[in-house]
Amino acid sequence: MRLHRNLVFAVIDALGMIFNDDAYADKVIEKVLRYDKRWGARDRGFIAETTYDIVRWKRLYAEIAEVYSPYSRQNLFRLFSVWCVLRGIPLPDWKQLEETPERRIKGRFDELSKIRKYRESIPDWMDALGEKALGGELWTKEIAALNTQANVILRTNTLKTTKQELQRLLKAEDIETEPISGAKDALQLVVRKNVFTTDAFKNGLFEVQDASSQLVAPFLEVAPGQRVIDACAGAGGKTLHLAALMENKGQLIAMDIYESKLKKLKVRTRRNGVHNVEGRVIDSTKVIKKSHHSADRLLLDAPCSGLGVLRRNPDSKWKLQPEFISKIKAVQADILSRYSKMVKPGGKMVYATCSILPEENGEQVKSFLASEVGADFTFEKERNIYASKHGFDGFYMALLSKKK
Ligand SMILES: C[S@@+](CC[C@H](N)C(=O)[O-])C[C@H]1O[C@@H](n2cnc3c(N)ncnc32)[C@H](O)[C@@H]1O
Repeated sequence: MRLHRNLVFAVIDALGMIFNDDAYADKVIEKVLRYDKRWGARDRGFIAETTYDIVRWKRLYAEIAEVYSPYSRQNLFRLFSVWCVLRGIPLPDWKQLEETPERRIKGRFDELSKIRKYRESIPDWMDALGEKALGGELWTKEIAALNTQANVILRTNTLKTTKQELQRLLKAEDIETEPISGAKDALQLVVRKNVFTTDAFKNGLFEVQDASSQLVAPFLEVAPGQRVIDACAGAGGKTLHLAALMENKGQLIAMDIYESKLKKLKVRTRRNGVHNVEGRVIDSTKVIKKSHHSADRLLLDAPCSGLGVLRRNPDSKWKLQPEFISKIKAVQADILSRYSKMVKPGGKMVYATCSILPEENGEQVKSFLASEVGADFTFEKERNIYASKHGFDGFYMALLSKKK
């Protein structure tokens, strides 16, 4: 691989913003990719993937290079040179990369790789929490799996096409895909590519959605004609899936505390040919109270630590704080207790997170069932999905039914 100066400089700029200014990696990458209109798909891919890679391995690389936050531009180049050496990429003779101690880098890597928190490049607190929550054996496998690059997975929009037809159309646009066992409507890209520029995407034939996330909507057992509430809908990844399973029939109410997210959902419903979604901003407790005992089905895709999706958001290893987990657990308990009242007798609800921590998952459901409101519900089933076992994002989902 030959390194191009302007692309590497863009990576260094991006790392500075992410590490020193606490900016979000996806937003920063979007910004630096606008630097030069002439960059092609490979150039853009290099910038995005190299930046994400160095973000993912920040702690390990910083320990190897012995550089610490806040990072000077020279030290960001040192992190970059560690990335090159460990990947066997020949170093160009630029002054920023002069005197890179290649043998020392390899030696430090071997030494630090013996210790999990360095090898997996995670903060001390996260390593201790993961081990306590999952036990050493599972945590060791799980954090290794969460450090791999996620595949690009699509969900066929069955309102507009079939999986086979989508596969054929994508092939005609030079995108090879393959089915995934266990996720009915999913297709996985054989080679990573930007799918958002395809006609198939613009025509609403698919959404990008991880295979684990695609298991949540079917878990709710929805049917056409029902009244379904998706109470933490966000930009609606699962709302769109629910609409497809409902065949566009019945009523689907998408709620969130952020209007901006529901606006994004509106754009997506149009592209997907979804007609049965109504957005409602939760701007007071009245919004929930008005819908008490009204829903055949309720999805609580709760806000969480996101520890199951570190592959997609490696910078949350550095942005997430233990205090946030305590706070979000209180929000999850509140959502379960207040929002569950929207389910009608005989109706069902799914509580889901993209976390792998039992305290956000099964333990939340257990304490809800032991509460006064939870006494109206019966536990039906749950799934704990681990990246190390299933190969996709870490997820949790539980199905509860309300007594008649
Ligand atoms: C895991 S995300 C949802 C992802 C979304 N369901 C999807 O499939 O794309 C959780 C969502 O809950 C929202 N949220 C946070 N606190 C909330 C609350 N108290 N009530 C309702 N929604 C909340 C967040 O804004 C966020 O969009």
